[in-house]
Amino acid sequence: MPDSKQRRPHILLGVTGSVAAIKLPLLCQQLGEIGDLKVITTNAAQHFMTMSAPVPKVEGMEFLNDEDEWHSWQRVGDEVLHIELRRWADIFIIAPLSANSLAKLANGLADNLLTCVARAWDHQAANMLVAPAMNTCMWSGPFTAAHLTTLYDMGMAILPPISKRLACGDTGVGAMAEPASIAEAARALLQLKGGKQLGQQR
Ligand SMILES: CC(C)(CO)[C@@H](O)C(=O)NCCC(=O)N/C=C\S
Repeated sequence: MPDSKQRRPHILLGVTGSVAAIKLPLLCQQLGEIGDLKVITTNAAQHFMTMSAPVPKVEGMEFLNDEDEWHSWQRVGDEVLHIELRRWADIFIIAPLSANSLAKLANGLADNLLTCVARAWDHQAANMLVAPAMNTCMWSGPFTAAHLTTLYDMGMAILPPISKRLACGDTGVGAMAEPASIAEAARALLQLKGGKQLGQQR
């Protein structure tokens, strides 16, 4: 008998400052079909929000940024947003993951809401997925392999970029994986993890 308390999966989506952030509307639509969505945008990502189509109003979707962290915490005893988000999420997807945020994650920086959630993440749960997106010259540079190896060794799933015409006119590997592929990977991660009844408090 399915657990009457079963709920939709809780998907936490981090968006960083790659031009691929313009794909957010489609990504939100695809992930919104799978579960409830909370979207964390970095300040750099917000720059690209203005040039993308409006994000569809999807049931159970909420947008958060660094301001929300500071507004929600005034004194000791108040909730700490990045810890609440870590508790809420069943999976954590970062798409696109920019070269800069990749470097931050690989080195444990925690200088904004998104990296604070990542820094507090329980990697034993193996429920974190990143989709890097950057210029092909950045992708083939020496830092990328070193940083990705660090994330992989921590247990993160990595959805590699694809070869496409890039924002600067180059064609090559660096374009974010298609939103449909990211949604498919999210479903797979939830299935892997979802064996246990969702809705149990961790
Ligand atoms: C921008 C988009 C979504 C168009 O299809 C695709 O090229 C992409 O994911 N690019 C990300 C990498 C990139 O372009 N970086 C910036 C300078 S090259």
